[in-house]
Amino acid sequence: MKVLKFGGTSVGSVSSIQTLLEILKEENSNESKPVVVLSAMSGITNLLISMAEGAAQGEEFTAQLAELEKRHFDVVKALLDIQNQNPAYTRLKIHFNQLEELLQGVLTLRELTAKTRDQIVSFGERCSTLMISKIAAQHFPEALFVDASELIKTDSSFGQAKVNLELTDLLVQSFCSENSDKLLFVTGFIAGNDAGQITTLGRGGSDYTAAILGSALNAEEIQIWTDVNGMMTADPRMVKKAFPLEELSYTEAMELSYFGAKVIYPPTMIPAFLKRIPIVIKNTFEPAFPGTVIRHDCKSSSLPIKGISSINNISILSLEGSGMVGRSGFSGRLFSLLAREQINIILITQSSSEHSITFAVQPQDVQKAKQLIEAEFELELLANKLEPLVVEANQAILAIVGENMKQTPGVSGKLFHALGRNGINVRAIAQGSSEYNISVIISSYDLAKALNAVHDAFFIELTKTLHAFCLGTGNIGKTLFNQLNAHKEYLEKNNGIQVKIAGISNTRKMLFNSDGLSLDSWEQELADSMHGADLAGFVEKMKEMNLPNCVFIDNTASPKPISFYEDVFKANISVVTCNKIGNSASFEQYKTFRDTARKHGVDFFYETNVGAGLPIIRTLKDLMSSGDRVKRIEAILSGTISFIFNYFKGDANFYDVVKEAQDKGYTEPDPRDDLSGRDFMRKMLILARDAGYEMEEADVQIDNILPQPCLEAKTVEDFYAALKSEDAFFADLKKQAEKEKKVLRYIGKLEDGKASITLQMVDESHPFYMLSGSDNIISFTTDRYKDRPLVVKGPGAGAEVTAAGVFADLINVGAN
Ligand SMILES: NC(=O)c1ccc[n+]([C@@H]2O[C@H](COP(=O)([O-])OP(=O)(O)OC[C@H]3O[C@@H](n4cnc5c(N)ncnc54)[C@H](O)[C@@H]3O)[C@@H](O)[C@H]2O)c1
Ligand SMILES: N[C@@H](CCO)C(=O)O
Ligand code: NA
Repeated sequence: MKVLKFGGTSVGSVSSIQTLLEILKEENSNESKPVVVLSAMSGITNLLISMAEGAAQGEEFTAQLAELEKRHFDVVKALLDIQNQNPAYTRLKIHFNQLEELLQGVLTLRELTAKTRDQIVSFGERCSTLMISKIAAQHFPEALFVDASELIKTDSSFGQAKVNLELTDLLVQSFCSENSDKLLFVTGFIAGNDAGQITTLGRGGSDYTAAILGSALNAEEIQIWTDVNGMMTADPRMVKKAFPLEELSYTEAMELSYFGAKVIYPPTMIPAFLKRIPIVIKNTFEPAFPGTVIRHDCKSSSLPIKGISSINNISILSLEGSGMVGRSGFSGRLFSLLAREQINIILITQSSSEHSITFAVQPQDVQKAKQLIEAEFELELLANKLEPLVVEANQAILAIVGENMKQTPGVSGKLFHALGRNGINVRAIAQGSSEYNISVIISSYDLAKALNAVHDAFFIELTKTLHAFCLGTGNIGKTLFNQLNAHKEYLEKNNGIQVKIAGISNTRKMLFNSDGLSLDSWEQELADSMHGADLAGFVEKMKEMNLPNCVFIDNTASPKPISFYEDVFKANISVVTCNKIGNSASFEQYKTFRDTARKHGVDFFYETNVGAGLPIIRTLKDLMSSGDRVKRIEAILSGTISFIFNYFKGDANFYDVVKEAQDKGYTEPDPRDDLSGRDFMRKMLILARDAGYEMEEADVQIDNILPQPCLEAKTVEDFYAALKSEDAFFADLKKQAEKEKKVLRYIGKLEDGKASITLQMVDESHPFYMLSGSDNIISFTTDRYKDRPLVVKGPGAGAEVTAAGVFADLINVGAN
């Protein structure tokens, strides 16, 4: 047989009671009759307590009592046939009258004893169970109402009575065998002492009733019907991706419930655990969902953890000093002192030097604990053998739970990597020696971020979420959003990565959304945003949002964001950028970026700084980190100038070709940056630095390809005008090259720590002769690639290839 327990929400409304009846139709048969345990209707227990406590303060309770009556009578009216209604009203009314008398007594005496309180709250279960047994009798004539105070016997600790299990087992067994043909509806939560007075079972009471009955009757299963789909992998209010677990061992269920996951109160599991009776958690509001089974023999699972539990807002107390070193009995004194005063210790850690003990308690216990400790250890404190007690509020515990971690190395590594990478400081650590759980204490402020980061790290079959904050919505920024939009399904399916754009800014507006901005309508939403652009405010808000797996993307051509990079790294946020200004400013800054990123365990990716999406930075990094040495680099790295020389042929005039390069999106926002050689210089400088040379801008020798008036132009407009009027200059260059059957090439070179960019005319024997479009080419001659260089070639400018490079960098951040 089975025990079916229905919680408050499952008996709380007409429709949930109808579902309950449907469930019973499935479970009830002549061969096997379940025992049904019921809670009070949702909200009724609290209402009873508030009436009782109010009455003790002299407050009237008539209105609340009327509300309580109405909740029950409404159900009777809706679910009982008309001829059965009156007898039910009468039986319920008798209860309400008794309740009123009791409350009246409390009001008169202005006194609420624990005994009276238990009696008052018992009306919740007694009324709901009586009412539902009457409703059920219309479908199951063998339905019988059972008052558990006759069967479950306890001592007289009202409010939290201790069950006499031997006697209870006997009473339950004999009652049930006498009534084996009946469908029993038993009041949850309540019990009775030997004087026949009502007691209650404390927290999680109705679950406990179900476990006691299940154990006494050797039930094949205990079903707990509630309003969620089972035990979840994490608190779903904080982790949107949390999902219900199929199966758990008792130990795992207890560990998970200990900190949070309040689906079931752990001690209620003990009777079921001792008899190895499976507990199934089911959802009354989705009865077809399989729910969670808690059982002895779980199927083997490949997951190292089952879930993450957490408890927010606790305080930690630390005691430190030489007074406790090697002193047996010190912690005994400390903890028995706290236990005597009923202060619950949530977690304890002790340093191996025995120099300090840290433990966690509920905030309401802090003052009392502090006073007790200061009194108990007064002498040690006076003698400076103990430092004054340190109290830290606003802390949280996060614990990963699972029996598999016992056999799996790397579980704690994964936990701490996820926390560390997200900049979450771990204040203290505890691992049960059973290896079923690893608990960490962190700041409450970081709890949601930590839960999500750790959930992403362990449940890898789900997608990992990256939160991107993007500066710049121009050529590259816009193209990146289009690519992300077009590719999002593939990315989730094949890379397990979901990118949420949590913030966008251009020079006019900014916009934020921790759930991710729409990639279809971001442009309109940004234009409509109330927030004017403010770079410092953008970075501040990004930090404040404190989201896990965060990436800052700089798709501007502005020097302004650069000054924030260091700050961003310090907030444990990775940076991806196509903006070259940061890496090509002072060497000191170049170095600071790398040191800071490394120190904070985050990434700094800038593949598109050189050759757009072509794998140049990555290739150089691989060469360097595998111990190769760069002897020489020769390269064409201006996509714009490459395009110009590839099309500046025959009748073409220079001005038109430059305009076309700009129209095609190859140039910098200001094309003078390309034509002046400045953009190329930046790339050479970045390459030289990545190749290990401590170089500054002035160390790169540049051949100027522009005549003086073009260089002096004050605006882009003037610049184009100057290009037009200098047409003869460029036509001459072209003519000369064509006469010699050569092509113009703007070539960068790094050799022996010297960097230069020169304008050359090369013939067809030169490896850089054959290029087209915006092609870049780079050849690395190294210790290992010395006879023939390593060459990378392809389109080196343009929005699509650049955005694709930024995209790839972003995904690489996600992969770490
Ligand atoms: N075009 C290419 O082929 C290519 C290749 C590699 C790298 N890049 C780099 O890409 C970057 C962007 O180029 P683009 O063509 O998209 O430029 P763009 O002018 O089209 O867009 C720049 C964007 O940055 C925004 N912006 C500028 N300053 C800002 C600030 N302080 N705060 C917030 N937003 C700001 C602007 O509002 C604009 O939305 C440049 O650094 C460029 O060097 C371009
Ligand atoms: N303006 C740049 C874009 C690529 O960095 C170029 O022409 O090469
Ligand atoms: Na590149």
